[in-house]
Amino acid sequence: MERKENLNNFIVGDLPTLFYIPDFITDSEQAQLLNNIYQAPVSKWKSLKNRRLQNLGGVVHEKGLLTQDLPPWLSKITERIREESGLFPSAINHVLINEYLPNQGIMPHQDGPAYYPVVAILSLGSPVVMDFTPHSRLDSCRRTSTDDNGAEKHQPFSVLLMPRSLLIFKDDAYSGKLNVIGCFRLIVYGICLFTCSIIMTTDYLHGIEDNVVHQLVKVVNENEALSRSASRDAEVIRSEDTKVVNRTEGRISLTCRLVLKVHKNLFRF
Ligand SMILES: O=C(O)CCC(=O)C(=O)O
Ligand SMILES: [Fe+2]
Repeated sequence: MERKENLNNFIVGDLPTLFYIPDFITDSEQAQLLNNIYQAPVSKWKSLKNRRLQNLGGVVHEKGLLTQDLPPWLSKITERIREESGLFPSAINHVLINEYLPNQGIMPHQDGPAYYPVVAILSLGSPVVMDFTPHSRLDSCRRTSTDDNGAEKHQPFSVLLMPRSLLIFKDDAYSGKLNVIGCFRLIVYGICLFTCSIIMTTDYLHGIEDNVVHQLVKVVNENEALSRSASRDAEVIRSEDTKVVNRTEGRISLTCRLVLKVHKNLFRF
């Protein structure tokens, strides 16, 4: 991708705030990143019940980020994401590196309010399907709302995340600081939600099933994901009416975000 104006070419599905960029990095860039990630001592990994993670850029605190510089091998890629997406108002300063074994995933969730409302997820290793499910506050909407063709809106959908791809989702409705424009956008957003006519990505929870086999039934970017060179990396099994992807190895994801409130040292909190 060359410039941010092109970002709209990468919209997948029905939401105008969800972008999937195949082949964002090359095979050798992927290998270098994996090399750097696995050079970290075991103590850098934090083990959770269903995955392990490294936290880079500092500690996200309720009052902001107690910042620590990203290592140069990582800021090289985050600067590129910022430059090419044009969606971050300042440098990305926080990266979560998640490692999933083939049977591991992440519960449906929404990212916390500490972050600027744009997230870029770089995928390495095994392909996975990320599921987006409407937040429960949209349920009443979902039952009643139909688009012009009579089809139901606000349905769950999924995105196939191939290795070396970049997924970006953002929410236009909130701004980091609640200035006049921010307030105006919030009011408009409230009205829109009320009428159920505009739905943003943040009205959805995102998650990854903890299964070795992922169904492609609800995937909105099958062509974009599988027509590229990355498709050689996916073991896609087609039976009569279902398609699945087999997670044959581990997956690493880099969740790149910006925390606007930054503290250089603990005593200034
Ligand atoms: O691993 C992923 O692709 C998603 C990670 C995620 O949603 C998060 O770190 O908040
Ligand atoms: Fe998340």
